[in-house]
Amino acid sequence: MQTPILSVEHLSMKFGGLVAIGDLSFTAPRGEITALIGPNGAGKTTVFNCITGFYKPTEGMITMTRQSGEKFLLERLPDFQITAKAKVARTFQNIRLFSGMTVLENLLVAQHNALMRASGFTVLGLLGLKSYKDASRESIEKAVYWLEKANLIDRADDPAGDLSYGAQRRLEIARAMCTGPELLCLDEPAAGLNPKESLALNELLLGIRRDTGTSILLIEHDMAVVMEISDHVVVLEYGRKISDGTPASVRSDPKVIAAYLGVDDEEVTDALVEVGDDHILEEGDVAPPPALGPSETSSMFEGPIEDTVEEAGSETIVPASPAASKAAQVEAQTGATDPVKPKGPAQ
Ligand SMILES: Nc1ncnc2c1ncn2[C@@H]1O[C@H](COP(=O)(O)OP(=O)(O)OP(=O)(O)O)[C@@H](O)[C@H]1O
Repeated sequence: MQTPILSVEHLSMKFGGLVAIGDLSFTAPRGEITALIGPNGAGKTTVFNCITGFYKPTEGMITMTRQSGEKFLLERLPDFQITAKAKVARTFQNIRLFSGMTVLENLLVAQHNALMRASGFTVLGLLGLKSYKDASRESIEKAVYWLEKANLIDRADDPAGDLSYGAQRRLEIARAMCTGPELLCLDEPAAGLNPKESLALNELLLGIRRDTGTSILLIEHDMAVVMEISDHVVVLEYGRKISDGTPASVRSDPKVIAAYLGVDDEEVTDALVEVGDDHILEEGDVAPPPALGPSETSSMFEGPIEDTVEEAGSETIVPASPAASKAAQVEAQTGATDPVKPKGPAQ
């Protein structure tokens, strides 16, 4: 079996007394698309920030194993080396393009480091070195390749800020790909996209996996995207893993459904649609599954709201959200002993 490209072990991240991530372990298989999902505030972006060096985790180990076999402990690397050496690239929840530059220029800027290396970091190198001229030609070829893949070649000379939202998302991904990553981390790439743009995004991501073998780690709320393109899904709730497996196994996991239903009554329909199981609504209206409800009047959609304040040593841990863990409630009701036992990634 291949070594996973990314291995997160016992990761914890505290902000003062708030535990954003608590003892989280999961792996991202090489060459696959892994989705990290969970309700708002579950800690997904914090995990990304730990992987990409924006935060130094309080505890834990994040190992990136490159195709060559070289290993990098990401929590120990300065963030610029995470891209340059460990070959991890990321996009952000909010689009961060150079909106006044053209679409092509955005892709060339991403390759600035390689170009400067080829110039020997000298003006003479910029003007005369063959290595610079070769690198310059290659960077343009690479940019054109990714513009075609992202279906943006016709817009190459337009300012990036003039593109539609969906096209800007694809440009961000193309820009990240120009850095030659082995692991591409995407923070909510489908946010704000219309169905047509979502489809174009899916095609781009599936094409990246198929044509380059790049592994993708994806935070996404759009379950249509997650279910369509992911090979493996990891579900977080309050900074802890509650499910881990294939899209199909995660989608039918009662703990996941319960976690997504930790919302106000009027949002239940949206949550069910989001988790991709709107037919559960009808089942829930009729009767709760016997295994999940201690009595006929109980429902997995209801239950006492418990506090999530715990004591860790002398520190008071404050809740990340006022609601109790719905997954924990289901666990208690079903008598499960290990709510986070991985079911194993898709083969
Ligand atoms: N820099 C920070 N300082 C303090 N608290 C933080 C910081 N970053 C995140 N948090 C808290 O950590 C928890 C997890 O936040 P995070 O943004 O990782 O969740 P998320 O799952 O990505 O949410 P969303 O889906 O809404 O983007 C939240 O309670 C958040 O307020």
